[in-house]
Amino acid sequence: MAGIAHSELLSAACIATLAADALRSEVWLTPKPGLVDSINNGSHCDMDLPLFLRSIDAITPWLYQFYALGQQDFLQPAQSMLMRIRPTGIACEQAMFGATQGVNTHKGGIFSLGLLCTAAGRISAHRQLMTRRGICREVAAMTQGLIERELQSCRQPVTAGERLFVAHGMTGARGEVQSGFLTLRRHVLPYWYQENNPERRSLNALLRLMAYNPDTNLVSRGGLNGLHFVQDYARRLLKKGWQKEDLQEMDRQLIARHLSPGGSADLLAIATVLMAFPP
Ligand SMILES: CC(C)(COP(=O)(O)OP(=O)(O)OC[C@H]1O[C@@H](n2cnc3c(N)ncnc32)[C@H](O)[C@@H]1O)[C@@H](O)C(=O)NCCC(=O)NCCS
Ligand SMILES: Nc1ncnc2c1ncn2[C@@H]1O[C@H](COP(=O)(O)OP(=O)(O)OP(=O)(O)O)[C@@H](O)[C@H]1O
Repeated sequence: MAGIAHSELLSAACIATLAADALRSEVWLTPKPGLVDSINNGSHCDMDLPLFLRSIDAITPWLYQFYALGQQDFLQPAQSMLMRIRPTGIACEQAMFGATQGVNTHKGGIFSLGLLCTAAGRISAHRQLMTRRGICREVAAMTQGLIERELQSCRQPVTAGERLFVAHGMTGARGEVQSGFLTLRRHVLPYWYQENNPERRSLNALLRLMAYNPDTNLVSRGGLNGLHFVQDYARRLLKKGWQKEDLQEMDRQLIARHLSPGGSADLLAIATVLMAFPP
């Protein structure tokens, strides 16, 4: 019994630590067009790197909680899990807002990583092998019907995501989790090892996300034109081959337009965690 408890503790530590590390690598990664990085604050006047690090410190204990909830409730139907973990998600958001004096540094990241850690907890409690496919499938199962429940039946849109669903049919972070991270599985994970250098690998993954992810952050700041500007720009760079100077220039262009691909930054952290597991 003690042995089982110890190994469970180890895997809980493993996935939650991977998730926190992925958030740290994401924010340090430089240059990231429009996003907060180690050189500048991108298109954000209320955030900087130290604020992100404080936010990650506040979020980290909750990542263990998500994993533990997944383990504890592993016999419950997958579809009931989001309702079970949401109070923890909201408490985690509050801890983040407390650490940042009300600035939204990681709302999207908490949502996606919270679900990922919960999925991992369930898989480990079922004594199944932890794979990328298995984690994505479990996240999709836990969020089945989410778009219908929270977006299609939304009468009075309040959040940016709800407004953009009504205006453009965009499903944002909810759509990505309900599809089991389809954008990642289709456009990012298969290309991960195209680059040998770990830093270029992450920057290339971010560029691929900016090229293909229907990021509601971009639309909420710059409309559909803003989204298309970033997608076309990223696709051109991927086609011609890119150097860091190209990303620095893209950063200047996005800052000039007040555009920030925050959803793609969140998905980069998810990709980093997923790639730690076998396919
Ligand atoms: C569902 C959430 C994201 C609501 O936000 P909103 O309605 O504004 O949705 P929206 O889709 O626009 O996304 C919010 C954030 O997600 C990220 N995001 C945007 N687009 C995408 C995308 N295509 N893919 C992934 N993430 C995205 C961005 O960081 C954005 O700021 C979430 O904040 C929420 O419900 N929070 C409560 C806490 C909770 O329930 N957590 C669940 C347990 S972890
Ligand atoms: N390095 C990063 N820089 C900026 N945003 C990031 C970064 N990493 C992740 N994000 C994501 O971007 C989101 C913040 O984007 P944004 O500031 O546009 O949202 P907002 O506060 O809802 O809107 P606004 O600032 O336009 O009022 C966070 O929820 C976070 O998950």
